[in-house]
Amino acid sequence: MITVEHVNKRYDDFTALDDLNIIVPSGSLTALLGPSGSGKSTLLRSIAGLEHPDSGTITIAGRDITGVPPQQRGIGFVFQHYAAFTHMTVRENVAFGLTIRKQPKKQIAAKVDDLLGVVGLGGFQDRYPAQLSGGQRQRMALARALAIDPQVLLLDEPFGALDAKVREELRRWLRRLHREMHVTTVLVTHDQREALDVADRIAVLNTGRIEQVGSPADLYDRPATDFVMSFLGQIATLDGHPVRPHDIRVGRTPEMAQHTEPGTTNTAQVSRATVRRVVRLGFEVRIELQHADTGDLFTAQLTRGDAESLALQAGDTAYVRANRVPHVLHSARGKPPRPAPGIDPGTGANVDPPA
Ligand SMILES: Nc1ncnc2c1ncn2[C@@H]1O[C@H](COP(=O)(O)OP(=O)(O)OP(=O)(O)O)[C@@H](O)[C@H]1O
Repeated sequence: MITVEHVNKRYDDFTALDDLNIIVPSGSLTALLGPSGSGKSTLLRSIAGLEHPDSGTITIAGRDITGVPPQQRGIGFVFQHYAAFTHMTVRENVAFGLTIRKQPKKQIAAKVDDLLGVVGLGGFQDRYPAQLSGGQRQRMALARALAIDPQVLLLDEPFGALDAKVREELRRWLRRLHREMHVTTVLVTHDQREALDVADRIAVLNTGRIEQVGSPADLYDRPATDFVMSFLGQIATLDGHPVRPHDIRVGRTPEMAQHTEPGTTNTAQVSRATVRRVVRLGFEVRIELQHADTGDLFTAQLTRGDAESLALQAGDTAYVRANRVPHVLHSARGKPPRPAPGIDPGTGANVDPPA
C-alpha cells in the first residue's frame, strides 16, 4: 500500500500539490487522471523520489520513504519516452538494474529471459533499442522496471507517444500483465478512456488536489463533483440535467422515447428535437440534436443496431429523454463534502468497507 499524506509541493509561487492525500491499495492498478498541469506527474515523481515534497509524508508498505533516495524505494519507473541505453542490447538493457546490484550472472540471465517472455519480447534479446518499434521499446522499459522485483511500479504516460492502435494493444497487455504479477501500479494518464480501460481504481486530480478516488464504475455513475462528472466521459445537458450521451433515449415518437427500462423509474420529461447530424463511429453512432424549445445542441450516442432501426437523418424530428442522470455527490469542491457510504470525508478517497 502507498499512502500519501498532506503532501505539498510548490514551484516558486505555483502550488503543484496542495495538501494532497491518497491511499493506493496493495496490488491495485490505480490511474492518476486529470487535465494537463493538475499535478499527476509531480505526485508520481514524488512517490518515486524524483521530486521532494515541501511537506507531508509518503509511505510504501508502512515504511516512511519521504527522505529515502529513489533507488532504495523498491520502485520501477517507466516514462513516456523511455531512455534506453542505445549501445546495449535488449537483454543488457533489461538486465541493467540487476547487473548494478551485482547479482549472479546465471540468475540474471534466467530472470531476463523470463521477463522478456512475459512482455512478449522473447527472441528480441540481441536487438538494439533502435531496432524495436515504439511499442516494443515501451515493453522493454516495463521489463527493465520489473527486473528488480519492485514493490511498486510507476508509469508516467507510458504509451503516450504511441499511435492509437498500439496504445490500445498495450493497454490490454498491461491489464493482463498486472493480473498475472499483482505489482501495485500507479499509472499517470490524461486520457479518461485509458484510465477507464486499464485501471481498477482511478484518482481524479484537479489543481493539485484529489477530487475523487474510486473504481471506474463509482466515478462514472456516482461522481463526487461536477468536475469529475465532466472529466470522465462526455456530458450533454438535457432540460437542465447533465446526462451521458449513451443515457439519452431517442425515438421517432414520444412513446418510443418514453419507454422505461424494466425495474427503473424515470421522471424525466420527453422533449422534441431536430436531428442536425448523424456520425457513425465504428459500432457507435452519435446523433447531434437541437432541442426544439431551448435551441440547445446536444449529442446522443446509440448502438449501430438501434441507430439503424431508427434510421434518423439530418432534418428529422426526434423525441428524447434522459434515461439516467448521474448522481453528483456534492456539486462543488470546497463545500463540505457530504460523507457518502464508502467515501472518506477527509480525503474524498473511497474507503472499502471491511470484508
Ligand atoms: N520543475 C518545475 N518547475 C516549475 N514548475 C513546474 C515544474 N514541474 C512542474 N511544474 C508545474 O507544476 C504543475 C503540475 O505539473 P505536472 O507535470 O505534475 O502536471 P501533470 O498533471 O502531470 O500535467 P501533464 O499532463 O501536462 O504532464 C504544472 O503547472 C507545471 O507547469
